[in-house]
Parts: sequence; C-alpha cells; structure tokens
Amino acid sequence: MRPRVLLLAGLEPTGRAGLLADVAAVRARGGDAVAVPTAQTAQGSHTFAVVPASPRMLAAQVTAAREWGPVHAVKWGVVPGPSQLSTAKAALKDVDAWWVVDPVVRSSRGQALSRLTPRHYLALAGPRVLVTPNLEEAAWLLGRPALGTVEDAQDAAEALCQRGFGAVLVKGGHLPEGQGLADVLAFSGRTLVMRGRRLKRPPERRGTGCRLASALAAELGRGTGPEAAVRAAREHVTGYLRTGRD
Ligand SMILES: Cc1ncc(COP(=O)(O)O)c(N)n1
Repeated sequence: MRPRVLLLAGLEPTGRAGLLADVAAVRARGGDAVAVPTAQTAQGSHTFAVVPASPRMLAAQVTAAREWGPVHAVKWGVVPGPSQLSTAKAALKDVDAWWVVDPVVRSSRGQALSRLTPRHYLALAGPRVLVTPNLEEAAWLLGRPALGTVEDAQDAAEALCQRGFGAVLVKGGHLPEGQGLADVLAFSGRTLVMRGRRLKRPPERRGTGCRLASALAAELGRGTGPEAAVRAAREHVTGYLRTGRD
C-alpha cells in the first residue's frame, strides 16, 4: 500500500529543511506526498524571512487535495500562527488517520518560525496524534526547566501522554555527552528508551526533525504501529545523516 501523506510545513526553497525535505522523506519511504505550504521562508547564511500562508489558500489546498483521494497520515511542521493552525485543523477534523506533530517554532539557528504557544500544541492532542518534541521543545510544552537526562525525557514523554497525546517521541539528540544518545517513545502505557550512536552532523545536513516526522507519518499511514514506525524513521534519519540523501 502506498500511503498518501498530507504535509503541512514551511517552504524552505533549498530543501534542507521544511516542506521539500518532508516530500523527499515521504517519497523515500514509498509514500505519496501532498505538500501544503503553511508559510514561505528564506533561510540563508545572512538572510532570514517568514511570510505566513493565507488561511483561505491553506483551506483551499487541503480541501482540493482531499477531493482527489484519501489522506492516510498528516504531518504538521511549522505552523506560523493561530489562524493557519485553526484553518488547517478545521479542514482536517474528520480525517481518520494518524497526525504526526513536530512542534518546531524556531530553526536550529534560533530564528523564530512560528508564534504558536504550548497551549496551541496541547490543544492538538488526541489518541491518534504522535508529537515529536526535542528536549527543549518538550520542556517548553510542559513549562518545565531544561531536560538534561534520559530520565527527564522519559518523565516528559509520560507527562505529554497524560495531556492526551496518543504517542510521544522525545528526541534526545541534544542530551549532554555523558548521557549517550537516546530517544524516548511513550504510548499505550509503555515507555521505550531507544538508544543510538551519536553521528557527526555536517552543518548543511539540516531538517533531521522534519525528515523523522515525515518518515514516521509515511509508516503510520501504511498501518505500521508506533514502535516499528519510529524504528524505521530513525533508520531513515541515520541514512540521511550518513549520506546526505533521503
Ligand atoms: C520551514 C522550516 N521547517 C523546519 C525547520 C527546522 O529545521 P532545522 O532544525 O534543521 O533548522 C526550518 N529551519 N525551516
């Protein structure tokens, strides 16, 4: 089965991160991508700009895509503000599929991509919503101080499940050196610690969070369960970090 994945994300024209990276990951996982830009961005070495999409166009693009066929999974990347969020939510409310939510509000260089607050993300929670915060985003969502250990990540993943998310993947790529590297997946009352080896990331290989969430959406859309989907998506990102290709 070829899962059809609806991608809501910011367009970054070089494809290092954002919507084009998402499309590449979904296709590499054997899915079909429907790419709806929530914002246009420019992210160069000296240039940065974000222009939110018009909510009317966003609604029309989601509606038009759905007229051509079913959506098997939805991936939420950058959503620049509350009006794009509520519009997309309304256009997708009757979609019976997993949503993968990457709560990305700034670029890895620290530039603001979104005005959404934790309250907006917590309102997206539901039994078939998998949220993929990194350590910093998990602390931000929960209003907690910085998370520095695998135990903190486990605790945060469980706390986000309590807030109504069906599954939570806390990405531990930024754990302190001594802690090794571990992602934590919590779902259905279980918490799994997935260890990994730290890979050197060449600076041009960005968009790992985008690719992880999109690969995950493709797997969930095909009917893979959360644990196997996360393992496949982690492998996808490892391959991308090693080779620079999806
Ligand atoms: C449109 C868009 N989406 C996501 C990211 C995050 O990616 P990164 O963490 O690599 O900066 C980004 N920089 N731009």
